[in-house]
Amino acid sequence: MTPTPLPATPPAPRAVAAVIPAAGRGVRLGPGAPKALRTLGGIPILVHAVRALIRAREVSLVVVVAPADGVAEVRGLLDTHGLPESKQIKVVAGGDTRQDSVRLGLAALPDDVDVVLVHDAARPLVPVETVDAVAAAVRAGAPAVVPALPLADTVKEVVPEPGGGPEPVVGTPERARLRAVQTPQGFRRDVLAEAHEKIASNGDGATDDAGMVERLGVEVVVVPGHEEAFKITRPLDLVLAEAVLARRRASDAF
Ligand SMILES: Nc1ccn([C@@H]2O[C@H](COP(=O)(O)OP(=O)(O)OP(=O)(O)O)[C@@H](O)[C@H]2O)c(=O)n1
Ligand SMILES: C[C@](O)(CO)[C@H](O)COP(=O)(O)O
Repeated sequence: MTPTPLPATPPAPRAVAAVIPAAGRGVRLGPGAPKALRTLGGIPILVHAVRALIRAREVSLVVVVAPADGVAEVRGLLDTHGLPESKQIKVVAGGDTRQDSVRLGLAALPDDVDVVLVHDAARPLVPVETVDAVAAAVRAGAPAVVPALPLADTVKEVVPEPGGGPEPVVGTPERARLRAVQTPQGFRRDVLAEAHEKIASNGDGATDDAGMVERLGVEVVVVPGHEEAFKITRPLDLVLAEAVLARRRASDAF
């Protein structure tokens, strides 16, 4: 008699974690508390960002990277804002640059995590659909995924003039081929860890995580971003964020 084949062992479930760098000062926003701790609609920007990521069904753990002198304050803040207990939230100390902070967040991930979403605390209004789309693209096999939008402005490449004088234009890249990149950026954990080990440790910075992965020679793909995933960088961004949040709250009230 032919033996009945045993069922194939199902693949181990892969955990998806989010790392939220929130250790920046927010110098471009002007004087005040660290940017992530300032409020938007009466709630700290960081709390909005954490809520946005834990709303994604697949995200089981969020690592918040807090200002090094503000870990206890951030832990307290998150504890008082009634976040769901079904999702684990860790708080670790950040570093001097965004890159350092992301690396410190990665170091806090448990072994079973193999998909990582890195999301700026400074993008508190990212819709859950954008988070889900990035996670789904990584799960579908892409090693690195970034949400991005086409540009409305024409872009010039210049020779920077730090003194503020006129800057000679050296080129006009074809706008249709350019994208403005947002977060969360999603990665296979091993790919992101290698990028941080090999690229960042050489002092070869990049302004986003995907930039480091590109330098490894690994393909990065773009999925549609969202207008409301903009980064709060300057005071006017905060005005826009307040308006977007007020509109959301008004429509939720109906
Ligand atoms: N040492 C740093 C610097 C930045 N960030 C985080 O990286 C994200 C994107 O950075 P950005 O918007 O540039 O924030 P800041 O560095 O705070 O802004 P600024 O350059 O105006 O000081 C933010 O969520 C910020 O908290 C971080 O975790 N650690
Ligand atoms: C990661 C990022 O938000 C993608 O647009 C951006 O590069 C962060 O840049 P910043 O220099 O920290 O503002």
